[in-house]
Amino acid sequence: MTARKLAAGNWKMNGLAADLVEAEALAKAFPSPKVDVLLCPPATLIAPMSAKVGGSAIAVGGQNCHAVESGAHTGDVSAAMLADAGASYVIVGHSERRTDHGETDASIRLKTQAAWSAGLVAIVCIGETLGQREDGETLDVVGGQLAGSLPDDCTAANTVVAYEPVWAIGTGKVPTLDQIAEVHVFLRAKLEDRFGAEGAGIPLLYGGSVKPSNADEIFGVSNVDGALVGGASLKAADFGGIIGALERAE
Ligand SMILES: O=C[C@H](O)COP(=O)(O)O
Repeated sequence: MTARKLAAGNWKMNGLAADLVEAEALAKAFPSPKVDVLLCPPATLIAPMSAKVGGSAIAVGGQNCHAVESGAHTGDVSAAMLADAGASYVIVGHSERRTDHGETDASIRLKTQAAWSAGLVAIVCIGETLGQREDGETLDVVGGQLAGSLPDDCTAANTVVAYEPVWAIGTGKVPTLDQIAEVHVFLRAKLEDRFGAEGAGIPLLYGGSVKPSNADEIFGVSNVDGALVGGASLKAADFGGIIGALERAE
């Protein structure tokens, strides 16, 4: 099975209603993209963004969900609520949430299952810190995160894995192509070992300072099936450049 290609934008804690023009512009620029395209705005914009891009090829996703469907969890949002607002994906276990909110592999595994229960595709994030890379622990760290964060029922349809070196996020620093290749080959082998043919089809995204100017070379790396993009997904012109690069890599 070959993994489908996905360009995913994570707006993080950025975006007001006025910024939905960027999503509209993207939908107009890519009426029928050759790859899957996703925008994950803050929770407040999921419903209005879904309304704006409804009927287009742009999917909308959340940036996090709670592990249970409803209840006394003030300030949290469930996967069912995201789906109800128009989301079809949710990012889980982003390093910013692992750091800011103490999320663990175990809690991310539960969130992934919650996402599936609501009919959402889970984008599970993993990645090493700079210290871990410098200590030669990268493969041990991402292998452990992958094993611990993914439930047993992963399929090519319900799961995406995003490799995001923490030190490359928002810094302008990008691993070498060889470093990206080493991790992606390793992750693909782990996915195939555990999930067989389904593991071969789970999209493996790279994330960390992806821009239109470096997207072509990153998408040329074996086993890179797309990108999880932060800053460069906020403007349609920038994200469009990245989508175009992924289309060329098809
Ligand atoms: O979720 C996206 C990543 O954290 C990458 O962010 P960035 O593209 O701003 O480096």
